[in-house]
Amino acid sequence: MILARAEQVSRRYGEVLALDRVDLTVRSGELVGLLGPNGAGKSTLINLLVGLRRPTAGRVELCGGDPRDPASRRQLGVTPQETGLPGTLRVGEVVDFVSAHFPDPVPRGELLDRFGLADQVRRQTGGLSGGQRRRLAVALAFVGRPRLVVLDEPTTGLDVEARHALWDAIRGFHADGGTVLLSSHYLEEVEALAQRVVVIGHGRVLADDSVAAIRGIVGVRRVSLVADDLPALPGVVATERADGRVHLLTTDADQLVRDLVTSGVPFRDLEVRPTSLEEAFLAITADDRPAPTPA
Ligand SMILES: Nc1ncnc2c1ncn2[C@@H]1O[C@H](COP(=O)(O)OP(=O)(O)OP(=O)(O)O)[C@@H](O)[C@H]1O
Repeated sequence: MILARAEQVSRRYGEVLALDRVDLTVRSGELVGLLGPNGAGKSTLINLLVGLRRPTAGRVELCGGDPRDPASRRQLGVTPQETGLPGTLRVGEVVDFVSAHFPDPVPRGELLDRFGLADQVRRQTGGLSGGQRRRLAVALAFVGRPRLVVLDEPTTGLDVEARHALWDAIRGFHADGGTVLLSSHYLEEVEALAQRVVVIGHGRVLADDSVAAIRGIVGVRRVSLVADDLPALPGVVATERADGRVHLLTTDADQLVRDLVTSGVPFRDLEVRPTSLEEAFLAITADDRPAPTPA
């Protein structure tokens, strides 16, 4: 069953074309990561899917209906990128207030426990740390036992421990049959959580596939070595120098090694390894850079 769908969706803000004929389908039981750099259009797409904004063109569907119809949103839990919590209310009161909107909410203690906030139940939200506030905002998306949870950059501002705790909560929800769409620019987050990755850049879907397939499509390998000066080598998509090593990203590692040897340049400690999703992502979005404006 399809829980969220965008068909040829475009969204314009004045001169800015934030989304350009985007297609996206989220099926029941999936955990989909929406990955893209700043300004790629992730939040815009999420806001259209959850009914906060209307597309300029194209069609969006949520739980089989129009996202702007409250009936379609009944089985939806959302945490937008920016959330405000009433500072004088206690954590427990905020949870109770949101719970009251749902017929069968997750019990307060269970929810707070799941999100590592059990000790904070009597604290006013205004006194929470930024990370605790973010965790509470994310927890609230799960109160009503939704079928679909949409999280816009859920772990921004969290330290490593809090991020991992949140990942566990998201994984737990998914393991129990829940469906998740989450945006992130933390590549490791998408790699750690998602089965499917939709890469967005400049308002367009650049790739939509499994994490492994995305790496495969790009097929970039990392060739790293110790060398002083290297000549320009064909097929290198990016070069970095770190920790006394040179790292070359290439789509043809075999040819690069041959070229290195025939160039006669001295090098040592050669390593060839597959790329991380991050490297694949850089390669995909690098192809998508807008052409420079003529002077
Ligand atoms: N309300 C708005 N008015 C005008 N332009 C907007 C508005 N919202 C977004 N934009 C523009 O649309 C484009 C896409 O923005 P969006 O927030 O969807 O990207 P994003 O991928 O979520 O970015 P980030 O990772 O920085 O949150 C950007 O160029 C942004 O400046």
